[in-house]
Amino acid sequence: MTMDLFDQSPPEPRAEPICEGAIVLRGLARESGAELLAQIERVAGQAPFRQMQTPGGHTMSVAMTCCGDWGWVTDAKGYRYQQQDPVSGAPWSNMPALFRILAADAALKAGYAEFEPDSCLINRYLPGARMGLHQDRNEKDFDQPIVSVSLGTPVTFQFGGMRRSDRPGRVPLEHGDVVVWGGPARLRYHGVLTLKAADHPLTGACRYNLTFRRAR
Ligand SMILES: O=C(O)CCC(=O)C(=O)O
Ligand SMILES: [Fe+2]
Repeated sequence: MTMDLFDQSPPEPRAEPICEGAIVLRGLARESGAELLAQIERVAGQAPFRQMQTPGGHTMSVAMTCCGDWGWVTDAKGYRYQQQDPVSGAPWSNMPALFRILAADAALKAGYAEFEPDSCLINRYLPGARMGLHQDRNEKDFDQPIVSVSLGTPVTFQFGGMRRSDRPGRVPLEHGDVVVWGGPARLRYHGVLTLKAADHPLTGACRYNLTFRRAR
């Protein structure tokens, strides 16, 4: 009999189903956290984080930037994807290979093969920031899943039903956790509760979230 006492390979991340079509892959991005954060800094060097306006005229508490072919933006004219940063007029920077590989790997582990995101929205939350319940529905093809990577301080993710009024479940998310939803869960309402003050060795008081999508 052989024992695995000396096996140094990292354990498989725990997979926790939320509902049919949605799953949390605990710690899947933990090992690459520092490199992901370095890439976020590079992207933000070209397209700085900004707090955008909702169509209703409110300033979002979350600051955002994007990379990939298509960036998600919002202003008085509405929510949409576009190929240029509205602040600079320049194209968004390329999606780092590490981002693409992580997103495809997470999707595959969740049962969605051949996910090739063309958009990465990078959300930055400071204490007090939140994201209300919403559906991700500005994409062309709802057969493509969403991959959502949490970095930095912990937060409570809300995952609800097909109607805004459906009472959402609460999923605590930590640095390196990845949530994937698609199929029957693709249009479920979701959001995050107000970020609490905390200190993370890699991000200080910040939480970052990478949302990978196939926009077109
Ligand atoms: O920050 C999160 O975990 C969720 C972000 C989100 O739902 C979005 O960007 O559409
Ligand atoms: Fe979302």
